[in-house]
Amino acid sequence: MHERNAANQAQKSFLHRIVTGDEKWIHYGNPKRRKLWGLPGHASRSTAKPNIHGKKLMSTGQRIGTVVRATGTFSLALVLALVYEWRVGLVAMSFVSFLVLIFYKQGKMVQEETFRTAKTMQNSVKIAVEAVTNIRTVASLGREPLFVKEYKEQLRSALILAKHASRWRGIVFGLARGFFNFVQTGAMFYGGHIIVNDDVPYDVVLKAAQALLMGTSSAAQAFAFAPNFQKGINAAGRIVILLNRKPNVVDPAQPAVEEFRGTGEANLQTVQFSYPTRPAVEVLKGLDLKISKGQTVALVGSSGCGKSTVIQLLERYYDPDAGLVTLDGVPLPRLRLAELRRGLGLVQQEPVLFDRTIGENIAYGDNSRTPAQDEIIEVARQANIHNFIMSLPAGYDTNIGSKGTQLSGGQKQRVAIARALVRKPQILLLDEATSALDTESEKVVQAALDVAKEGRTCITIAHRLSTIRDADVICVIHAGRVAEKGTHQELIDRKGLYYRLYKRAQ
Ligand SMILES: Nc1ncnc2c1ncn2[C@@H]1O[C@H](COP(=O)(O)OP(=O)(O)OP(=O)(O)O)[C@@H](O)[C@H]1O
Repeated sequence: MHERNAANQAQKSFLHRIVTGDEKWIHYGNPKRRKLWGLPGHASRSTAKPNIHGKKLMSTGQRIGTVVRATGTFSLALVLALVYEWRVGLVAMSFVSFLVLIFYKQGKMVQEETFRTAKTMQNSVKIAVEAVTNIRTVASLGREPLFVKEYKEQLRSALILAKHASRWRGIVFGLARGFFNFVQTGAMFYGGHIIVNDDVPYDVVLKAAQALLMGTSSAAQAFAFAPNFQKGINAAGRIVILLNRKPNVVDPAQPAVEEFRGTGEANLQTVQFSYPTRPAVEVLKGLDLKISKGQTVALVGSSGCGKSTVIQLLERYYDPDAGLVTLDGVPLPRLRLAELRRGLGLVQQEPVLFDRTIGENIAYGDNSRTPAQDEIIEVARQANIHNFIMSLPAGYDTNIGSKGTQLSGGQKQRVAIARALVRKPQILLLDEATSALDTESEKVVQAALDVAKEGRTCITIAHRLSTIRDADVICVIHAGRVAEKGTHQELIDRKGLYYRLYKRAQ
């Protein structure tokens, strides 16, 4: 029971650590990047197998008990043997250091084997996860055989490793178990010798030998668990490392504002930033961007210039290396994370919806309260999706399937817009919200966005420049800075970077 509780607790803490505040997980969870592939060693293994770790913890708990009991029995047997006939006891004891050595070697072997096998298994898990999560793309490209082939190759190397390791484990394990018999044979042999030569009563030697017999057989049985015990320790070690990680992005000890409610004003001042996973590449090199309340600001620039990075800094997924990001003049690290993010409504290129009803998906937008049904309907109207929802037999109670597979791209996007609106955000962040849509859906979604933008600040990123023509300010990001800024007409007249981007898109 205690083990079950401990395992349960470990699993909860594990998931908690992953989903809260650590920018590394945020990075890999970025649907735009789809970098599940790139998860570092422990990450995908850990996310894929928290349950296994839990089981290992549980079984480790049971095995610790067995191993402790066996060690106790063996020590007691040694003490009894020493008491009955100290020389017989000493002979048995002389083997103990070998025994320890064998178990140490065995432990190390299991550790290395676990690490190597896990690494290989992790590669195969990565392939499977990528194939399954992107199954539509995989199928449309006809790449199924390639994934199956790669998966098989990874599994084959795992199998070879496992075969090799189990051969060695068998040898060491056999030796370890046989060793208890050597101990006993040695003790009996020497016992016979002292009965004959030193006139030691045979019953004394027999008692000492009997004590050893009982002790060693119980220990031999218990140490059959040793490999699993070692694996359990390794698994627990990895969990402890993860749980002990200190996220960089955390709530301030003393927030500058209690109950922060922004007005929609944001500012990035001489922001320099490199992603922690790529510290050598400076994405923003002193970027200045002032966004006033109610303004629609468009960020444009060539692919990879850092547009989405600006949004990620505003959400405080990361902290800049230098410079300041503020909301209403307050630096983000001085605000509670939940409060600063509550004022931001993010709509991304590929909305992530949950396997719930449409109503629940919209209500998910605000976790600080339970939005009333009227309000859900109201934001669905604004997002131009109400009529569609009402045309479904179960209306707002329709389950949209895993990741919203039962909706078209445009419908999903409009549900995501409704979800963003239910937060009543002061700032709407649109990260290529219409880029993945066909022209027809784009129009409908764009209309929904135009309504959503009313009365609030909006920061929008778009590849299709036609969608941001009407922005109050267009900022061209180039070489890590805002290189040009102005209205569409001003920038066209300037005949600079924007002009060239615009012409290229024509
Ligand atoms: N999590 C990350 N770790 C490391 N590098 C990253 C990460 N996210 C983005 N980058 C890199 O930072 C740079 C800026 O990326 P960003 O996504 O901000 O560009 P973008 O202008 O939005 O690009 P696009 O228009 O193609 O979406 C790129 O070179 C990108 O490869």
